[in-house]
Amino acid sequence: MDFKYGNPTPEIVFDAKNLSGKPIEKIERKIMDLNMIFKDKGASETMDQNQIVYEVDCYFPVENDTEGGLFFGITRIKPGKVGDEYFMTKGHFHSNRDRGEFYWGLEGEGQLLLMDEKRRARTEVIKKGSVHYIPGYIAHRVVNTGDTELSFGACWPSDAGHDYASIEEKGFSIRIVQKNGEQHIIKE
Ligand SMILES: O=P(O)(O)OC[C@H]1O[C@](O)(CO)[C@@H](O)[C@@H]1O
Ligand SMILES: [Fe+2]
Repeated sequence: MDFKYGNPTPEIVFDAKNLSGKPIEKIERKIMDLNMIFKDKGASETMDQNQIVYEVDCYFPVENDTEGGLFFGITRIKPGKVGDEYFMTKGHFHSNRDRGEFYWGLEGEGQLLLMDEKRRARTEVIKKGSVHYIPGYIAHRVVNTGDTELSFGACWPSDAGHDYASIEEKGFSIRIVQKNGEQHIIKE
């Protein structure tokens, strides 16, 4: 297997929030990129479209789609809401459906939403020290239910791919909203 950044592994370090080092790629997701995922479209359209909802620091040591390789990332979701719905990641199935993934909580608190292809869903609390195995065939999304930044690590196969389209079309079957200051799970 070709190692994109040569040998030995370049120096990469992570802390509770960041992944740093020369080969790290940074992704930003703003309100304008996420309008389709929130329930209250009217609320998201009136917000600052340049507001950052979450950022991902990624380490891709091999080319995308490499069989047997792994990718590594740290995601930081800002605290905030669109209407009464908490800020969250886009969420996706893997394009290669049988590929799994690990997430682990680093800072802050939220919910990991997991949904199978029959739209059966459940949640796991994600917080500092939590470890989450996401099996293949399971869509995954993280919701920041706290009032501080939520950060989590991820490790996934380099040939997993992201199927965002299925989620953009049909969404998850559950959403996490705030009602009277408390988090509630609502069914679609
Ligand atoms: O890809 P999404 O749904 O925007 O969520 C971000 C997180 O998921 C990943 O895509 C990994 O599956 C990472 O980029 C990051 O950990
Ligand atoms: Fe994933």
